[in-house]
Order: sequence, then C-alpha cells, then structure tokens
Amino acid sequence: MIQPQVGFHHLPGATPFFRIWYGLRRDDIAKILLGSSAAAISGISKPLFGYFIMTIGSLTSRIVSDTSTVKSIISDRMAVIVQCISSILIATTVSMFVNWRMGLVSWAVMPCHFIGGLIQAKSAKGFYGDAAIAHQELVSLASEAASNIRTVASFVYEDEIMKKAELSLQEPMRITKIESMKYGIIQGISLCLWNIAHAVALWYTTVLVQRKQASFENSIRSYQIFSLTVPSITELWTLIPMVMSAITILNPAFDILDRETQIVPDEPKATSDCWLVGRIEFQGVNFNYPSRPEITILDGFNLVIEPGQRVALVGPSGAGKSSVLALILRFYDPHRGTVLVDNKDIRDYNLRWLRRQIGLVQQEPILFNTSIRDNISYGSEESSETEIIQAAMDANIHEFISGLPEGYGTVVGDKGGQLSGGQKQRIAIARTLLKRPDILLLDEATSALDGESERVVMTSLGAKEWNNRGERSSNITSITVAHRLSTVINADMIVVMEKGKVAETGDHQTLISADDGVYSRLFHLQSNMKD
Ligand SMILES: Nc1ncnc2c1ncn2[C@@H]1O[C@H](COP(=O)(O)OP(=O)(O)OP(=O)(O)O)[C@@H](O)[C@H]1O
Repeated sequence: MIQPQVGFHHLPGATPFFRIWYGLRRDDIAKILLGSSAAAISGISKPLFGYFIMTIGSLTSRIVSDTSTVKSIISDRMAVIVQCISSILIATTVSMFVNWRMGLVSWAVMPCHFIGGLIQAKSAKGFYGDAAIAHQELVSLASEAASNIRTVASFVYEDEIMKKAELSLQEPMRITKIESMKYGIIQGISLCLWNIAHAVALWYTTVLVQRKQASFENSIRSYQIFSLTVPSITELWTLIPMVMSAITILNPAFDILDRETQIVPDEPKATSDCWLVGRIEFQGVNFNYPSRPEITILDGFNLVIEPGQRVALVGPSGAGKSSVLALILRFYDPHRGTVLVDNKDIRDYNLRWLRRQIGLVQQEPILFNTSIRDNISYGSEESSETEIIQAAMDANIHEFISGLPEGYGTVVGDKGGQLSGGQKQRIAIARTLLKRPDILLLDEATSALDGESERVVMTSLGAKEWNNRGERSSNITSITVAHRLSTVINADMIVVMEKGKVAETGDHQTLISADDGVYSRLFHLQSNMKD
C-alpha cells in the first residue's frame, strides 16, 4: 500500500512567542542572544523531513488544542497583560506625583512580587507541559480506536484500549499531583510576599504621617493607588507563567510547521499545457524508505513501459511492487538511478502538475462522507453529470448507483462505510477515470471485485483513451499491481518482481510456457487452489 505524503512547507523557524509578536525567526533570536555560532551549535536550523510520520490522532490533538492556545495567548492573555502593565505605569506616575516617597516605596517592594512571580513561572512550566502531552497521547489513542472500531470490536479489544488509556494518563497524573502541590506551596509563598509588601507600604504610610512628611490625605491617596495597583502586578505575574507554559505547549506545533519536505511540489515552477504520452522508464533505480534506510527495497531496478501499454506488476508480497508506483507518483525519490516519464527525469516536472496527469486507485479507497456524485467528482468538480455517469459506467458501478433510491445523491457514510468493498473500489476507479489521467496506477484496485465485475472493469480500463484532447487518441498507460493473476492475464506486459528486482517479463503466454519461471509457478499454484 502506498502511503500519502504530507508536506509542510516554508514556514520560518521562530520561537512561538516572538513569532506571534514580532515575526522574528528562531535563528535570528538565537543569533541576537547567543551569537551566530551558538545558533549553529544548538542545532536550531530547520529540520528536513522526507516523510511525515505522525498519527492522525496526535495531529488532530495538536490542531485542536494548540490553535486554541494560540487564540488564548493572542486575544485573551495578551490584552490583560498590556492592561496590567499600563495600569502599573500610570499608578506609579500618579503616586510619585502625590507623594514621591510613597511612590518610591511602592517600587521598593516590587521585588517581592517579581520574586514570587518568577518562582511561579518556573513551577508552572512543567505543570502545563505534562498535561498537554498526556492529552495528546489519549486523543491519539481514542481517535485510532474510533476510526478502527470494527477491528477493535472484532478482536474484543475495548478493555485493552481502556487500560492503555488509563496507563497513558498514570505517569502524567503522578507528576501533575506533585507539581500541583509544589504549585500550591509556591502560590502561598507568593501571596505571603504580596501581603508583606502591603504591610511594609502601610507601615511606611504611618511613618510618613508621624514625621509630618506627608499629609494624612496624600498618604491615604498614595497607599490606595498602591494597593489598587498591586492586584495588577499579581495578575501580571500569574499570567506570564501561563503564557510561558502555553509557549512550551506551542513549541511542538511549530516544530511540525517548521518541517520541510525534501520533495518540493512547486519546483520547478514551470508546468505544461500538454499531456503525457505515458512512457515510463526506471534506470538502475535503488530505493530504500527513509524510515528504514538499512533495507533495500529496489535494487538496480530497470524497466521500460511504452506509451499506452497495459503493464502488470506481480510477485511475492514485499517484492516492492507498490514502491514502484510510489516512485512514479514521486512520493519518494530514489536513492540512486533515475525515473523517467516521457524520457524526462521525473524531478524536472512540476510535481503538482505531474500528479494531476497520473491516476491512482488503491486497494482501500478513501471515500468521503458525502454523496456518490461528490465522491466521483472529487478533484474534478467542473465535470458534467454526463461525464460522471460515463466514468461510473466505465467502472461498472452505474447500474448499482441507478438502483439506489437516491441514485447519485446517496450519501456513502463515514469512509464509505455504507458500501461494500467492491462498490467502494469501483467508485474510486470512476473518480480516477473522471480525472482523465495519462497514466493509471492500480494498486490491487480490483481485489474486492468478483471475477466478472473485474473482467468488465479491466476491459474497460484497457481500452481507455481520451479522444477529446485534440489530435491525441492513444490508449492510457496503465500499471496494475495484483496478486490475483486472473486480473493481469490480458496485460501487454507482465513484470514479475522478486526482492526488488525484475525477475521475468513477458506476456501471459510467454511466461506460462517457462516451466521453471516464477510466474508459471505462481499461476499453477493459484490454478490448483481454485480447483
Ligand atoms: N512506508 C514504508 N516505510 C518503510 N518500509 C516500507 C514502507 N512501505 C513499505 N515498506 C517495506 O517495503 C517493502 C516493499 O513494500 P511494497 O509495499 O512495495 O511491496 P509489495 O510488493 O507491493 O507488497 P504487497 O504485495 O504485500 O503489497 C516491504 O518490505 C515493506 O515492509
């Protein structure tokens, strides 16, 4: 199965706080604070990722919780912080004006609040961070379990999932308990410092009155200004830790955004108005997945597919068939060697344009919880009803759709759950045909169809040509990956793969006549199983 590539592109690296407020880059700040060499040593440069490896759950959790954190930092907390700072400044000026001695005392006791606030900030950091991580793990687990609910239920795995959920919360809960106790004590100390500041200010007020250095009215005014401002100071110091902790939570979110894909979809920029003829060539391709660099998947792989040819890739599981399709779609680049499309290196095409010319149908098609019509026209929204129906006919699904009470307006349910596997596959084939691809990649795309249905679909796909593109009328190039050899019997060329290499090529008749060949052995094995 081919996994889709998800790329996050070109977001500048910056710490969240500064990125939000000043748009400064992280390495700029590091350079300012530490000097450029420190930035290099600390590895602050942007990470490069060939592939994005993350569960849907944790990604969803980040999107939901982190974006609301950004909102709360920007819209709520920052407004209050600015309000506190301005009221402190105004109050200090006024109290200096009323009685400068009192004004100075107000400033003199400020360190009590600063120290209390700093201790709070330090203790709050770990407190919020752990809760966020625990939440993320739980969301990931819940989303995975919910999206695979049938597998979970069929293995009676519900209790295990509950245990895992409890387990994932145990350690953070232990840490949170300790942290909340620490936080409470620290909060108490900081309130104590707050009261000390009040007591000192009040005591000094009485001293000033006794020494006649201030009138009773002015000293009361000055003390009132001070005491009314202290809550702002305290609030400021309770908000700053919150913002600091929120920034800690945001760091992983920005780490995701800072990821850059090695395969940039918009380079080179130039696209083409033409279509592809459909010639594909693999020249000495060596390939391994970035997540498992030690395992060679394709080893000196050579293959030429002529325009309009119907090619089948067969071979034992794990031979690298789907990986060949992944390279044509440029989900990955080969480690060594070249993939050519129409005699041009695949890397020289604008990737988005190239992918638009290629249709892929996978074994487990992804359908959306919307109508059959919308599912078929996905990505080809400008298509007419006639074109949608024609695509459905080619995929041998029109009859079934017409028989439904709501026809093409029938909603297919979450992930197409209200349809059978074969119906989903045929809708996915119709969707891909509507895209009018020049190259069609079928990865076990008809595995859920019965023999007759598969024959109709494969015959229709084999004869497919897009006549309405000017002078062009050649068949589309198709590559079919299949385990069931009856699927590929009519292919123009069957490529038998073994351990990342081409073991045999030829049409069905040629390959079957080689008694000791891999294809012949597989074919007879499958025929015997049928008997
Ligand atoms: N995303 C991935 N990361 C790491 N290894 C992978 C990845 N996808 C596939 N592989 C490994 O690459 C090898 C070839 O996989 P591939 O899917 O191309 O084989 P295949 O011939 O299509 O197999 P099957 O017929 O079972 O679908 C396998 O050993 C598989 O474990």
